[in-house]
Amino acid sequence: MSSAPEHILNSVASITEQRQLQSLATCLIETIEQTLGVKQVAVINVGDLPHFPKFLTSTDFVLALDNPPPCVQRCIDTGKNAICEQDERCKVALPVKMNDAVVKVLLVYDLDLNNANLMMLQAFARIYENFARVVLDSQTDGLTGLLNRKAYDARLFHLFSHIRTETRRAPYFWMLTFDIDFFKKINDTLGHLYGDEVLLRISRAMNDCFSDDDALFRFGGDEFVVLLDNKSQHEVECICRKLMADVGKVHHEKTGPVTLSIGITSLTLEDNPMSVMMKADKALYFAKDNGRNRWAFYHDLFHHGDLLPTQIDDDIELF
Ligand SMILES: Nc1nc2c(ncn2[C@@H]2O[C@H](COP(=O)(O)OP(=O)(O)OP(=O)(O)O)[C@@H](O)[C@H]2O)c(=O)[nH]1
Repeated sequence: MSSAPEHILNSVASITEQRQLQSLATCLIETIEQTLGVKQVAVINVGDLPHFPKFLTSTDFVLALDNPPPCVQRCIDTGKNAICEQDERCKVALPVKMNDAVVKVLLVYDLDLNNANLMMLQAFARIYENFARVVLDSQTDGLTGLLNRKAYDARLFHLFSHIRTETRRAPYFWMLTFDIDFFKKINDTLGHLYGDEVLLRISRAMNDCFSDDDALFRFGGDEFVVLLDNKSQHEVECICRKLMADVGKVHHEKTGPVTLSIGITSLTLEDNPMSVMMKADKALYFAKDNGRNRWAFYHDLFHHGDLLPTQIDDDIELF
């Protein structure tokens, strides 16, 4: 533990080096541990905050989220620091806000309750709050609030860097890529503002259909990508059916219901970021060429002889 000014400055610098929300929260926890000499730190999401890790703690710190200390709820209710005192050591909960709402609580156990420590903690919480907003803005699409292409590149790069261990746990088992059918006609007939509204409604349907563990991207234009957490093919089909039904509720008499074409591929150990996208795209084009308003699984098409194998040179520099 050290509170020397140069150590504190280095800690702040390391927080601002982070470009991912997950590593940013991890860095905040490590900084607090090292600077204040505590071992039990948690960053807890309040409500359904998309894109942020739901819950992160110090290594070996087990916190029962269904029974948090009372200071957490007090902090959420008041939007201010809340302290549970135990002798001269304490638990303290600090709010992290966005647009004036508490979106996270920083919880620190066993802190020496003195002004300097509290001020330091508060400063770290503010630095995290400010920088999380910058990272979030850089990763999300302004219209839909989904993750953007830049975040997709980073997520896929990270995923394939850890593919051997990750695939065993199958955190992202499927990639779905989908595209609105005849979106140009919607724009041309009803105007770009209506087109934007359609994109927004699709992003809402996506948020309803997919789980918090899935990563939802607007890839660009009217194309969306989802990295889907471990699911069976049947479950993926059920999700696609629901998504298409929800999107179909966006209906205009001049253009009819909005429909999607969806290409789906599973992620395997043999894949790389380019091959997986090409497989999903091939399945998407197949769905487009065969009537639209449908989904297609790459491996089904391949096994039925509808598609030739996708060959990608592993040496290609991708991102
Ligand atoms: N309203 C709106 N339109 C956009 C945006 N980005 C791209 N587009 C439009 O999306 C349309 C994309 O059309 P395409 O996907 O090429 O073709 P399509 O009409 O959807 O036909 P298929 O994909 O073959 O079914 C173009 O008209 C673009 O101008 C956006 O942010 N807002």
